[in-house]
Amino acid sequence: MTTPTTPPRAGTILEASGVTMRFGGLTAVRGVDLTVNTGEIVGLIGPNGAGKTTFFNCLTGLYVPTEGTVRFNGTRLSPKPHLVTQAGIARTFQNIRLFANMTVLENTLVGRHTRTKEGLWSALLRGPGFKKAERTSEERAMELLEFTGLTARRDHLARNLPYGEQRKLEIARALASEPGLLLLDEPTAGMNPHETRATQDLVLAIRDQGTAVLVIEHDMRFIFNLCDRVAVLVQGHKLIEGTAETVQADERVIAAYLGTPTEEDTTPPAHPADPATPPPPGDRR
Ligand SMILES: Nc1ncnc2c1ncn2[C@@H]1O[C@H](COP(=O)(O)OP(=O)(O)OP(=O)(O)O)[C@@H](O)[C@H]1O
Repeated sequence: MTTPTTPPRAGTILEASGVTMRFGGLTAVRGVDLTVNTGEIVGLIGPNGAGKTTFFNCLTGLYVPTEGTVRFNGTRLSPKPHLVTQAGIARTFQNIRLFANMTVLENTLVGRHTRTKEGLWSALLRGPGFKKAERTSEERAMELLEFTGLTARRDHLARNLPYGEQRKLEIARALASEPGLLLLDEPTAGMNPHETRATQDLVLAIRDQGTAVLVIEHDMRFIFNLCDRVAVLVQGHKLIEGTAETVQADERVIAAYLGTPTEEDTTPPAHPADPATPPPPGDRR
């Protein structure tokens, strides 16, 4: 982490400015600005390949953006995942990444490591400082298992949990680092409607406990029920951002998802043969 250079705007916890990510000739994310405020749940939606996960990876230090900056509480983040977690951003992954052969409790404890100060020697010698830290971590982990409804599973191996509970465990592990902002990448993928509703309630409870949430999801009902604001990415750029009502009513969003041309799209370009003419938002060549 570098020293703060800009005081945070009142209420703004995350501020991404002009984030661009290129992979060779492909621009996956183009100059995206996005803020998340304290106490907010913000949705990030867009068709497959729109750049949503790449944008998350830029926020969490997995990728170093080609251009742009990411600030958290006014501090520019170092693009290193462990420093981003330490700063207060935690995430889950589109493809579940648990330690399959560790128990539910052990997986949750792994998430605590950025919040414990005990070093390697203390852990090896199991001194009084280590034992106290271990007790505190275990108490906090148990609270999180209670919070996510996994208490009865504490000693089960992660790989033996049903899919929906594996997703919950990912959230419990992310919360163990005590984040100010939680990034969820498709938290309801593969869930049945009952599990999806439970996840919706869990995300609201996380927000109510003081952690802001930025969530990528393809389930529109989930997004529009839950989010204070929704941003739409199409072909790497932010098409629109607003309340659920504003976004749902926007013809360009409908076109981007359904591939239906809008009036603007049907107007012939000045130079139809010009390869630089951008394709319509719904075009996923
Ligand atoms: N590491 C990488 N190297 C090269 N191209 C990449 C890389 N990661 C992503 N891409 C490309 O960037 C574009 C955006 O991908 P990304 O996974 O961010 O989209 P997405 O909106 O999350 O899609 P989905 O909803 O399907 O998960 C895609 O064209 C993808 O193939």
